[in-house]
Formats: sequence, structure tokens, C-alpha cells
Amino acid sequence: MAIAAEHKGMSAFMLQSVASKQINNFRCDQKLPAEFVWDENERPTVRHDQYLDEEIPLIDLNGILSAVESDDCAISHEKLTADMVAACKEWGVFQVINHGIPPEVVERARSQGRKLFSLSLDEKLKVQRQPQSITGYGATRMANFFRSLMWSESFTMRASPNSNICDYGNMLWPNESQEFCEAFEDYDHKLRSLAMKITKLLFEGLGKMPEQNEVFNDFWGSLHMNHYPPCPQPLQTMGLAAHTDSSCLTIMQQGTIGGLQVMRGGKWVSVKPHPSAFVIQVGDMLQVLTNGKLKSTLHRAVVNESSSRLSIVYFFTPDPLTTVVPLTLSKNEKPLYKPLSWKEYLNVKAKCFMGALDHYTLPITN
Ligand SMILES: O=C(O)CCC(=O)C(=O)O
Ligand SMILES: [Fe+2]
Repeated sequence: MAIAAEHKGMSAFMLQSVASKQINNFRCDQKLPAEFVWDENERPTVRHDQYLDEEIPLIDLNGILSAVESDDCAISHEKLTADMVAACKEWGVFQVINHGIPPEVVERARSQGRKLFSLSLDEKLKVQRQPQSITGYGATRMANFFRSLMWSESFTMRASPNSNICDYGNMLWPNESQEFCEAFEDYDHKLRSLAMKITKLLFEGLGKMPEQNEVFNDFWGSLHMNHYPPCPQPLQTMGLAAHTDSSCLTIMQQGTIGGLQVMRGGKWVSVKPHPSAFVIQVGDMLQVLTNGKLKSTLHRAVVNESSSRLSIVYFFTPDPLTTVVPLTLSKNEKPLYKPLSWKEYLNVKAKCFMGALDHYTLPITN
């Protein structure tokens, strides 16, 4: 993953600024600027709307979320948790419906997201992501690992329990931030509760419920939005390059326009949008917590020529300072990973990107 000559010496911060400027000043009669053209062997070969006949697992949470403790639901509950684990193992991704989050909550957040990205570049740059920060506006943070620029802009906020949602609302719309603040705070609280439930169901599916562990009591969240404007040559560029998320769990709302692709059996598979579903993916921290029983999902986003696309991503992560260790060890099972904190892991990921987990992997001994 070399950085092209023209970008050599540019910090991630400068790369972000170059990408954001180009995307925001782009006119639809122009050709794709050269900085965004990817090498032929790295370009998407599967279109955003080219789907497999076989569907990505769709899991119906109806009744189960409120009936986690009820005996009546014991069998379906067991089946559900087993289905979730199987989906993670076989696909690395699944979608959930009947998740209990009202459509108007999703639509309010999406509408505020669209409003944010439709601001002028100067207004968005008021909340530009600063070099050492993970929150704010800019191009993707992984920009400096790639030769070419990505066709997207993004915006990140910390969510509860340490939210800066309203601070950003006030910076963007000093006298009228209430709608932004309420929409995302509501979305945050509902997603946090869903993420906690799904995480517990996955641990149950693996036969372990480590609720006593401090990681389980201290999850943090962040809200991240990606905007992919229509692109004149979508198959020559990338919306977001292949990566795994550093989170435990990622819950994504991709609206009605597809673009998310996951790697399955060496092939890229497009995740077909389901109108009311959330997409669930395993992140690096859940791989560590489950001692590799669930693997973080390699995924990317591709763009298209006609529609702008907005994805809202909720990252459910450990408290940055809590020690994360494998929690699902059976009697003779050895830990595959060294203890780490999420804060330290993010620093390693910022330097080693996809090599970050290797940094913490222990040699297998008998
Ligand atoms: O927008 C998408 O489809 C993917 C987003 C994503 O993977 C991310 O923000 O980490
Ligand atoms: Fe991701």
C-alpha cells in the first residue's frame, strides 16, 4: 500500500482536505479527477447493485428483544442466537429487522445527515477533523494508506456515554441546533441499546455471558456518517477502501441505495439494502473478546453514477482505557490475543492499519 508520488509527504489531514475540496467543488459534467482513479487491479469488479441470488442472512428480532428472559421463547431464542453466530461465521454480516427502532427515528437522523453534507465546504470545514482527533468532518481517516483518494466525505461524533453530538450541533448551527441534537441523541440512545442486546445475544450464541467483565459495563459509542456523491466513473474508484472496523460491533443504516460490499470466500458480495433493516458487522474488538471465534468483517463501499448515498454507522466500542482480553475461553483454550486497550489499539491501527491485530496476536502454543 504505497502512497502515490503526488501524495508523498502529505499527512492524512492534508489528504483529507484535498479529497473534500475536490468532491465538494465537483461538477457533474466533469471527468473523475486523476487523484481518484484507482489502479486497475484495485478497482471494484462488482457493481453496487449487483447482488447474489443467495441473500445475506436477514434476522427477525421480533419479540425476542423484549422476551430475552422468557421461558416461552427459549427455543426460538436459542435458534436466534445460533443463527446470528452462524451468520457472523459464514458471511461476516447479517441484517436485522423488527429491531424496535422506529422508522421516524432513522429518518430524522438521515435527514439531519443530508442537511450536514449539503452545507458548503467552508461551513463543513468549521468542524474539520483535527490531526489528532477522531471526530469532525473530513475524508476518511484511512486515506494515507492508499495510493488514490476515495470518493467520499465523512463526519464523526462521539456518542453516549461521552457524547459531543450537541457540541457539534452548536458549532454547525449556533442558534438552531436543537433538531440536530435531538435527532442524533435519540438515534444514539436507541442504537446503544440495540448494540448492547445484539452483543449479548452473540455471546449467548457462543455459550458465554461475560456480563461481569468490566468491558461489558463500559461500552462507548460513536456515530459516523459517510456521504458518497454520484460519481461519473464509479468502477474506476472506491468509496471506501477495504478495511475491518476497530469496533466491537458496527450497526449501519444504508438507506435504499446499496454500496456496502463484504468479502466472502475471496469474493466481494454487495449487501442489498432492506428498507427497514440495520446491517450488523463484527469489528476487531469482538474478534479479540471472542478469542477469534467471530472474525471482524472485511468490507468496503463502492459508489454509483446516479445517486448520492448516505450511510449512518454506529460503532459500539470498549471504553478506551478498559483492558480488553478474550472472554470466551473454555477450559483448555489459550488466549490468542494479548491484553489491549481500545485507545492503544486505535493508535496501532492508525500506524499499521490492517496489520494492527497481528500486533496483538500471541503465538499458538500447545
Ligand atoms: O458506507 C458504507 O457502506 C460502509 C461504511 C463503513 O464501512 C465505515 O464507515 O466504516
Ligand atoms: Fe467500516
